[in-house]
Amino acid sequence: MKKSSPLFQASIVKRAAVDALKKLDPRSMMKNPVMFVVEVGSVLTTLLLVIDRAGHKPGFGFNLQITLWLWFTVLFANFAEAMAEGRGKAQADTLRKAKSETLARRLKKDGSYEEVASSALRVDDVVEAAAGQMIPGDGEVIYGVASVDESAITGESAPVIREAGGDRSAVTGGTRVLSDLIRVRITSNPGETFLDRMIALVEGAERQKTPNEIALNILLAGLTIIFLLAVVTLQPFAIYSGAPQTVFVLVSLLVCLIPTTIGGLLSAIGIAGMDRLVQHNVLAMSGRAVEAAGDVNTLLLDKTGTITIGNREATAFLPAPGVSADQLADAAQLSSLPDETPEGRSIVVLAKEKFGLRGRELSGLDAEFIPFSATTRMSGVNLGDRVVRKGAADAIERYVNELGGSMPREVRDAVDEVARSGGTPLVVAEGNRAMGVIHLKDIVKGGMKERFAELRRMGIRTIMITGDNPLTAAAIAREAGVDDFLAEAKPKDKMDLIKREQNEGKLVAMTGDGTNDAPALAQADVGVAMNSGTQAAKEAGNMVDLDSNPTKLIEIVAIGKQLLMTRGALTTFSIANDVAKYFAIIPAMFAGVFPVLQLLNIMHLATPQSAVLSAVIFNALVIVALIPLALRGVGYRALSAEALLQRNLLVYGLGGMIVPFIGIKLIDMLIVAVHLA
Ligand SMILES: Nc1ncnc2c1ncn2[C@@H]1O[C@H](COP(=O)(O)OP(=O)(O)OP(=O)(O)O)[C@@H](O)[C@H]1O
Ligand SMILES: [K+]
Ligand SMILES: [Mg+2]
Repeated sequence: MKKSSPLFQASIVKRAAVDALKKLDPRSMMKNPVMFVVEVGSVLTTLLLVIDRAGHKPGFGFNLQITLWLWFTVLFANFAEAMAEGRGKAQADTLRKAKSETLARRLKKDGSYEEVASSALRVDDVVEAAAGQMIPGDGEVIYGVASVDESAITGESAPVIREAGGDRSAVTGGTRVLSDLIRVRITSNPGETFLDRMIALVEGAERQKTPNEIALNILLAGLTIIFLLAVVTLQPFAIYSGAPQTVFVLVSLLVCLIPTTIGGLLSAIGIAGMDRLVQHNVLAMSGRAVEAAGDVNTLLLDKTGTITIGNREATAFLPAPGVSADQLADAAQLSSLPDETPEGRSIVVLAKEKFGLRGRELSGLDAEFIPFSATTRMSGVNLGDRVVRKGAADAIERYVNELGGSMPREVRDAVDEVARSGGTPLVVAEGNRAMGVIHLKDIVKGGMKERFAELRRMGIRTIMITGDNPLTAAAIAREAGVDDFLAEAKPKDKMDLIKREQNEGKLVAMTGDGTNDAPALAQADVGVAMNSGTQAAKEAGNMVDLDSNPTKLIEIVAIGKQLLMTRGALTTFSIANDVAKYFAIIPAMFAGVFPVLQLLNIMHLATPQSAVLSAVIFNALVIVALIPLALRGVGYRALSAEALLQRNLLVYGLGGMIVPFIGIKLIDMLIVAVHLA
């Protein structure tokens, strides 16, 4: 996806202009009550114009101009929405190209492979993809490691690693294997793939109004009804006072008073917010999530892979008293042979490099593999009379105790030493005997401290949650600069923490990639799954980060805040700038009969007609003038919500009052200069 492109690209503008006309269809206009009223007004004045023309009534020139500008008002609003949609449509076109049909090598029951079309693949099929080949569908790597080019989806040309077993197992159809060979279990049927969903999302086909938008729409519709009643009841009064008004003037007054500025831009603001996320390679499944991001109080992050690089590698074996380094390495390696996690593989590698232990083939033997789970926090094998486990220190200690053994003090000391250095200690046990400790080393990613400081300035508290022990957690938390941490957390603990925060009325965001993160991602108000993560995580969250960058949440929060601020600012501006139009139109309507109203005519507009026309023109042009602001969003700074609100009220409230006086006066002068009215 392109990172940034000019706001008004010629091709997008052209398409938007056509779409603006298509959107005149009353069925689609009806979704926007304010602009629908303007359209009805335009139709009404158009009909009257035709009738008046036939009857050779006077004032045709003025009425024609009013009618045209009313139509422009509707078209400008439609254009704003179409512009906001335009970028997404262009992106959808690009994505469709990545969706081309490819051949897949599908595993048959007898263990051989057959070539089938990618569209024939179904959930749970297993396919093989080698270097140079396209991955034919979405899935999870079940065997192998490969570097993959995902640029078709992310626009990022740097290859990424996808591997079986760990939290980087998800692959997307339409991306290309660059090296090695992987086997992939397909996880989505044709038509329901990530690419399909992404196309629907960027096109806006799935966009639904958020509860906030619906509430604002109701408010705007309410205001519209009030002004409609006010204008309708004005006429009897006007007739009574001897100054009956034409329908053209009455419709002009109505359109100027109802909140057309925000009514015309509201939907564009929402779409543009989603689009800004896409520009940052984040797909939001709902607009509601984007809004929630703007108000987040608490951010939960996973330690491994999120705050740290996540490539935990075994760097040392620390044997228990009476155990030789060789014996420990042998047990550690045996327990890790079938363990496809990065941790497991690195243990096998270390045993081989340091102790020359060659990997043994377990497949022919009667070996039972106990895979790692985030709940047990251990893994291992049962091979004949050898029962080997490795895992988190507290988990192994409990396990050994249950079998009647105990954890030597020296092993506990080694665990603490590894943990205090920020490493992850894994304890190895054979039978009920603790054999020693494996030191897994992980590195805190660069720039983390600064990112967390920025979140703090935004008023967001960061909490690191990890399955690791408290000492490791504390060391990493200190190094990374998070506000708080929760250690030895099982998947349910993550979810409980989120619920606790939510019960205090806080909005919680969480980023994660593992299957063990899925429940918490689903519970969070904003759940950002890493694209590289497991399928379960991606389905549970309400956003996916294509770059798999956990600190992306800073941008997501900024975009959410910007969306809320833009909507608030333009609503304020819209209502404030309608006020000024009273001062243009009311004196123009009644100054003849109530000279005292001349006092209101502080703009000294040339004639009653030019006053009405200037107000209508200004009302239409202000929509166009604000399209860039609606699409780009108001300037964002990491300030507290209160400071931002005050600043916005001042700028957009006061600005909204003053700008129309100047604008209408200028238009009036121009109209007089070119003798339009
Ligand atoms: N392959 C493995 N075999 C045995 N034990 C493991 C394995 N991988 C991790 N562990 C142990 O289980 C603990 C919990 O792992 P889990 O993946 O739940 O959390 P984590 O990766 O440490 O932290 P985070 O939640 O931040 O990713 C780890 O800290 C480690 O002690
Ligand atoms: K208006
Ligand atoms: Mg993990």
